[in-house]
Amino acid sequence: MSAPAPLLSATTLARAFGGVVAVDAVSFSLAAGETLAVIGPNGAGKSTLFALIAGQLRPDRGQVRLEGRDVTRLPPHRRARLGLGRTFQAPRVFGALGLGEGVHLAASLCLPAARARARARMLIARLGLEALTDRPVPALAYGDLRRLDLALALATSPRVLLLDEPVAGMAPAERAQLMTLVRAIAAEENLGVLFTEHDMDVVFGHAGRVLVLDHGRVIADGPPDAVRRDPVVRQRYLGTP
Ligand SMILES: Nc1ncnc2c1ncn2[C@@H]1O[C@H](COP(=O)(O)OP(=O)(O)OP(=O)(O)O)[C@@H](O)[C@H]1O
Repeated sequence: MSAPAPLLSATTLARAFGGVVAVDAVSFSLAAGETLAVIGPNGAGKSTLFALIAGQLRPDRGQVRLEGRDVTRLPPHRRARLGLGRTFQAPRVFGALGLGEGVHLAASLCLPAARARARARMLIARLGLEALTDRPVPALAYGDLRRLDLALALATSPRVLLLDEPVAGMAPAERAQLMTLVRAIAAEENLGVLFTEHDMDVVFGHAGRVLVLDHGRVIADGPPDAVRRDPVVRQRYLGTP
């Protein structure tokens, strides 16, 4: 029997903007239960890679597969239905809606009514947002908005979770707490998690694997300790201590 397809795979993905090659022949795969951080200097291509995977951008070349299925030409909502969860930028999407209604609405996009309600209730409790269920989204404090972002990304019961700087702007203790929760939920639900982050404490403290981009190319992909010691990564990105 052949091995199961990875949850998510990118094969020689490339995308240029005019003369700038933002993502250049990037290949990687993500298995169930893995937490992979994508890091690199400003302009390395992280946001472009995420947009290619989520479907906001089409690649010039290469393929994106979800559980073996080619989704390269599918729009974002079709990828979401096939199991790709991502952050929504909650405040802009939900207007004056209450937090609870927002999570329920997101769950209803992909799940039948009874499951959507149960899923929303479970996530609100799991993320410590119960006291804020009726609070309008624009009235939420920053840290609660980041928790809501995560609840929304998880609402559709995804297989792959795509998190673009999930803890940006939070205090260090809050960052560690939220990332610990992400890992716990991912382990419980056997998800694959792909995240970008500029805070190296978060990256090396919480990723099971780290992929480093530089000028659109993968310069390292491996366990955090090996990546941290990699001389090319040190020279181009992390610097020497
Ligand atoms: N829509 C666009 N039009 C033109 N150039 C773009 C566009 N999006 C990205 N680029 C260019 O592509 C390269 C990669 O940008 P990208 O935003 O993907 O990098 P990044 O690693 O996410 O950077 P940061 O860490 O600063 O967010 C950069 O040179 C950027 O200027």
